[in-house]
Amino acid sequence: MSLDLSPDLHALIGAVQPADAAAMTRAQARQAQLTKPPGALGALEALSIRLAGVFGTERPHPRGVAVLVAAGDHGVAAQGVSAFPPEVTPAMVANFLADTPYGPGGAAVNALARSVGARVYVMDAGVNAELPAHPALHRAAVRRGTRDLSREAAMTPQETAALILAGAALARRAIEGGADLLIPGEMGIGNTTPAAAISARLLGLDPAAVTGRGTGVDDERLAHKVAVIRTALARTPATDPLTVLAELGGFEIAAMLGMMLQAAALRRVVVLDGFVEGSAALVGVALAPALRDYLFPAGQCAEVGHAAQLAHLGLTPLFGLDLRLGEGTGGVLAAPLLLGAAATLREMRTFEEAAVPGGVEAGGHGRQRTPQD
Ligand SMILES: O=C(O)c1ccc[n+]([C@@H]2O[C@H](COP(=O)([O-])O)[C@@H](O)[C@H]2O)c1
Ligand SMILES: Cc1cc2nc[nH]c2cc1C
Repeated sequence: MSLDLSPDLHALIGAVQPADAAAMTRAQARQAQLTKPPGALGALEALSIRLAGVFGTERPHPRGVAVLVAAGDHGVAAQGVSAFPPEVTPAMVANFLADTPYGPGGAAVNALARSVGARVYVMDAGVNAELPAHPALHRAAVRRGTRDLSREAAMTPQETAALILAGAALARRAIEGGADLLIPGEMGIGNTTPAAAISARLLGLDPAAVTGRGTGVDDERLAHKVAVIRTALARTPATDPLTVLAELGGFEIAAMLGMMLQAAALRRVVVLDGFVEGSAALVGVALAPALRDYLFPAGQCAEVGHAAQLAHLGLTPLFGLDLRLGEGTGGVLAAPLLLGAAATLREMRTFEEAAVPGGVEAGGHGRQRTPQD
C-alpha cells in the first residue's frame, strides 16, 4: 500500500515551518531583564521563550484554549485488547455532548475544560454507532470503526487522508473561534493498541516496551495485546509515516494528526496530552520535523511508552499526576501553565522599568553591589 499525497495534504505538511528563532532570541534577552532572580520562574522561562517562537513575538499573547476530542472505534477491539467494550465509545460521545446542570458535557474533559474556560469541540471520526444529530457534533466519519490491524490495513489511504483533513478543518474552526492553544484529544476503546503499534514501528522499539494497560487490562490481556501488536507489525513492513498510520490506524489518531499539522501551520500551540496523542505526534514529526516546535507536552502519562515518545520528540512533560484517561484532559490542565508562562514574558516589567536594583543593567542579576562597582 502506498499513500499518494493529495494536494491538500501535501500543502498542509509543507505549510508547517519552524518557529521564529529571532523572536526567541529577543524573548531570551527580555527574560533576563524581568524583575526576578534569573531562573526563578523555573521551567516557565524556557516555555515562555518557546511560546515567543510560536507566536513570533517576545510578548506572546495567546487568546483562547480549545480541546478537540475526536472519537473513533477500532476493529482490533474484537480481539479483547481493552478492559472495556466498544459500546463505551459512542456512549462517551453522548456524554461529551450531554446537557448537565453545569453546562454541556458530563465527562472529565468537560468538567476540566469548564474549570479553565476552555472550549470543547467533539468529532465523530468513525465510531461504531450512528450518533443522534447534535448541533455541537462534528461529523467526519467515513466508516464505522477501523478494520482489525492484526489482519489487514486498519484504514485505506483515502480514509486516512480524509480524517487528517477533517482534523485540520476542525482545527481551523477552533482557531477562527478564538483558540490559540489547541489540545487534540481522543476517545476510542482499543486505541492504545494502534498507538502502541505506531510507536513501536516509528521508534524502532519492541512492542513490549511501548504497550501499556490502557483502560486497565490485566497481565493476561496485556500479554495478548502485545502478541496482537506483534502480529500486526509482522503483517506490514511499512515504515513511511502515512502508510504506518493507515496500516495500524486509527481514525481519531489521523484526525489528531491533522489538528496538529494545521495548528502548527497557522502558528498556534499544540498542547500534547497522553500516549494516543503522542502516537499522532510521532507520525506528524516524521512528516514535518518543524511540527516539534509547536508541541507542548502536558503531563507524563501513566501509560508505559509515553516516556519513550517524549524522549524521541525531545520534549519534557510539565507535571506528573499519573493521568491515563485521554480525552485531552492532561492538556486542559496544562493550558493555564502555558498561558501563565506567556503572561510573565508579556506583562512583567524589567528591572529598569520598575526601578528595582539588581538587574543586568545595574551590575548583574542577584549580585550584591560592592564598593568597587
Ligand atoms: O492517551 C492516553 O494516555 C490514554 C491512556 C490510557 C487510556 N486512554 C483512553 O482509554 C481508551 C483506550 O484504552 P484501551 O485499553 O481501550 O486501549 C481510549 O478511550 C483512551 O482515550 C488514553
Ligand atoms: C468510561 C471511559 C471514559 C473514557 N474516556 C477516555 N477513555 C475512556 C475509557 C472509558 C472506559
